[in-house]
Amino acid sequence: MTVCRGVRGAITVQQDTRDEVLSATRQLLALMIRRNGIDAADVASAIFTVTRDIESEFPALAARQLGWLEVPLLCGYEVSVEGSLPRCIRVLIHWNTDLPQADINHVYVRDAVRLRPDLNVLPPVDFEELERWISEHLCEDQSTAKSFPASQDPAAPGSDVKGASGA
Ligand SMILES: O=C(O)C(=O)C[C@]1(C(=O)O)C=C[C@@H](O)C=C1
Repeated sequence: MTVCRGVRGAITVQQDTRDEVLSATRQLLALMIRRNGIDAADVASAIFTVTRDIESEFPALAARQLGWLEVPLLCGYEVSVEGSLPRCIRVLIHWNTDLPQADINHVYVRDAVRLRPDLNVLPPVDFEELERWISEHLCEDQSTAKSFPASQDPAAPGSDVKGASGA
């Protein structure tokens, strides 16, 4: 019977840069997709959180870059508990599947492995091969280029928005 299951993932970045946030989120999603055999058509929605020290980009953009153009996506802030792991991107994917909850593979990588050591059963990853898979699955659609319209892009020529966060 097909039901909606949650698939969790988390990854950290060394610095809050747009490239790092997008690249780390693409890696995290690619690992989750491949470990579980997730097809975008079966994804009901995905929720991302970032710790408050991440503000350079919406991780949802990385999902669109991988072709999740019709999946409803949402980003928000993680609860700022004192002493918790910094620069962390978390995701919860709602996936329609026949698999029982016990067979879902959650993915915690880099420093995020310490968040749920009980769920950390990821086999060794060949990151060069993973990056090749990601490049083969990159979507060239316009909606993946920017996380906000050009008219609100502070970097766009002629923009009257100064220092906007893009939110
Ligand atoms: O799984 C994680 O990412 C955690 O940090 C663990 C945990 C939890 O206590 O279960 C804590 C905070 C997150 O919002 C989600 C789950």
